[in-house]
Amino acid sequence: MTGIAGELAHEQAVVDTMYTRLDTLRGTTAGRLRDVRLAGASGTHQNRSERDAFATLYEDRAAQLDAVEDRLVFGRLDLSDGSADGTVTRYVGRIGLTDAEHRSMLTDWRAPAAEAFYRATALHPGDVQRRRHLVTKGRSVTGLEDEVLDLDTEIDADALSGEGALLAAMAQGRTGRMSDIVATIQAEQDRIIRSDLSGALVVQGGPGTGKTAVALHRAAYLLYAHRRLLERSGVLVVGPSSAFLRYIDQVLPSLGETGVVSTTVGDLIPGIRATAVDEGQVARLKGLLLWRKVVRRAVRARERVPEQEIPVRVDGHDFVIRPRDVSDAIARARRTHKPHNLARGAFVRDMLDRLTDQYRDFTGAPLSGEDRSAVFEDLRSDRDVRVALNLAWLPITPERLVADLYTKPHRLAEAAPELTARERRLLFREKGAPWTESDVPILDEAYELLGEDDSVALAEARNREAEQAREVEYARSVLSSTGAGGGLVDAETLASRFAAGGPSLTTAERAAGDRAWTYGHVVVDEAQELSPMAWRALVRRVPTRSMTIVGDVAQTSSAAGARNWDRMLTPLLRDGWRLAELTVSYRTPSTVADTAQQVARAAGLPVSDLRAARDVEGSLTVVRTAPGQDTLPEDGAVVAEALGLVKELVGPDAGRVAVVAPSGSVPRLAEAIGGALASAVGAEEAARLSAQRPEDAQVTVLAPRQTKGLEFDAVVLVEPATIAEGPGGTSDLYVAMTRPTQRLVVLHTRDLPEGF
Ligand SMILES: Nc1ncnc2c1ncn2[C@@H]1O[C@H](COP(=O)(O)OP(=O)(O)OP(=O)(O)O)[C@@H](O)[C@H]1O
Repeated sequence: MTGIAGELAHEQAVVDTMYTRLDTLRGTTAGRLRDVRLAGASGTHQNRSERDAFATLYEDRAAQLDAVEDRLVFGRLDLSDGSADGTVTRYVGRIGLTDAEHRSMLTDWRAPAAEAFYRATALHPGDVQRRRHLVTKGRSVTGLEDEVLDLDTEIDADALSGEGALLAAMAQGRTGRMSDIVATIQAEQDRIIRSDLSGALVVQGGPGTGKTAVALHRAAYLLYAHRRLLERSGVLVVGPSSAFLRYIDQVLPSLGETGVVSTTVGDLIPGIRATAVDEGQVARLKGLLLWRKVVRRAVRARERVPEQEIPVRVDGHDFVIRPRDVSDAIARARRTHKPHNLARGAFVRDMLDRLTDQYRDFTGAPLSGEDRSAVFEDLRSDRDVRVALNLAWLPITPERLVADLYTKPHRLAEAAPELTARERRLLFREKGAPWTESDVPILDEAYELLGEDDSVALAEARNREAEQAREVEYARSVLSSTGAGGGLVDAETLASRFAAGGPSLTTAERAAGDRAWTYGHVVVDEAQELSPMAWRALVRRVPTRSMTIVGDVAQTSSAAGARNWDRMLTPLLRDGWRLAELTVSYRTPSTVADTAQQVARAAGLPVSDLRAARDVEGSLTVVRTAPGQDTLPEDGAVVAEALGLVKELVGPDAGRVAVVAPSGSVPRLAEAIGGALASAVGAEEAARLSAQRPEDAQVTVLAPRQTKGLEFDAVVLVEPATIAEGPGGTSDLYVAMTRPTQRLVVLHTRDLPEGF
């Protein structure tokens, strides 16, 4: 066999050995897991927790080995090894593999040795003579794409690497789940992915430039490059909605990483569910950093000096709670710098001491230690004393503190004099109203300042710490005696899985359940939407300020969000952040991307430079139709357009079509399309499509805001002028226009916004 067939056969043989090795490793891991499980729940407590820990370890490993099945090997580098004509070959894949003799077979894409696969260019080839992309389907090699880098060829500095593989990836039908881009990462993306762990890295880029993809690959890279550090502290990914988190939730597992916590700002506090949304002014007001002061004042308002003396009678003796004493005791308790609920203990003790002194003064004789304690206890258990001290220093939950600000106008007026009466009225709401996403950072602030008044939990935590120190020692000895670990887990992590009594929780599980957890790295997507208060809540969770922040200030739709990174981040991070930009769109055909940019620029949005990697013939259609309800295009025309695209692009495994319309018309259009589906694609296919979960649906109708971060093969955009007048303005229109990978069909009855 010669030529391409010979090359394919050769690569197939190589790929076969990699899969054989993968299968062997899977078999070994499954065997170990079986053995551990067979050992059962008997034995000493220590035996049981040790088995638990190893079971989790092998489960993680098994999940990792399962996740890398698809496109295990995707690249090959031929490198000059320095000798006269010598070349070494290195294969690049999803994970690193070594053979039974520990010789490297496959290089993990994140290893320094794989960097050249993404970075080498004709201009800067380094040692690379040839870069080869292997196209695989299942376990078969179906194609090869070579780039020869050491020839004196004409150099195009803008060239895309592995263009064929890249274009094929871009042309694929969408499934509703984001896939990884590990085989076709481009040089500008790779530089961001491998950028230093320290400090905050802000990635600004237009729609479709791969910001989300890059942020997730960077998380996987950092977990690989700094495993010891990040495995214990964990990585948090923050996204704009749970639909978005679901859209991206397969990417990290497919890169072999399962232990990352993902959340929205609304879900940051375990136990609090934010089910409502604030719009416009209210969202903007609740996002202001002013709430730092407001919450602090609201807490201070619960530390109150009475205006007059309060007489109390305990056991037949008269005591007086004096304003002077309360004021002194408050000042001393504040000096402990503990949160309000925790400093309360100091306040109460101080006051009870003062009252006990009053008893001593009545009797005119010194008290023995025993007598003093008895009086102290009598005072402590007296109801009137407790009520009086509570009035002076009220223990209060964060939820109650914040709810009082919204439901009791005098509380807000007292805590937020900076707000106008009108602004305060906007914030008013009825008792029992649900929490909104913009309440969560305010609640988080309240949690910080109030603390949790749980002395029992504190004592337990102290015990656990002592126990844990003993277990770390033990885990170290286990690791060295079994040779387990292999970079997957370290002694502290293993020890924490031994945690006495509890189930064997992973770092991610423990972190997700702990409001005060501090992470080693935080990734923030669609970061332009976050308010200053939301930033404050996030920064609190990463004391090292090691963050990856990705977003596009031209796509901001929240009234509390950012139009300028500097203005948003400098107050929080000072000069601890750096900016990187992405400039090539891998989603939207250039005709569509260019039009979207013109529209955004005409409206004065801060649009980044954007060059689309490819164009698609016939990608933009603009049709003026007869007006129907609310001067929007007739429903019938929208349905017909959408169903035409469904027939053409939606298949059993892939292909997605979205109608994006002004929010008021969404339910109506969804019903109309649902009703007409069977006539277009047959009853069986219509039933299959209708049964899909809304987040994954291949045919869907959405308001512009709901499409943020998502993508579809085709989008039918209904009445751009009305969308641009909606709450998110032209930003929402810009987002909606840049969702399709193949086709944008614009239906309108009114004049189009400027720039079309
Ligand atoms: N190097 C690449 N190879 C293949 N596909 C890529 C590459 N980079 C990005 N993509 C694809 O381009 C699409 C857009 O990527 P992504 O969603 O990360 O962009 P984004 O910048 O976050 O967009 P938006 O701002 O609109 O949310 C995705 O389908 C992604 O898989």
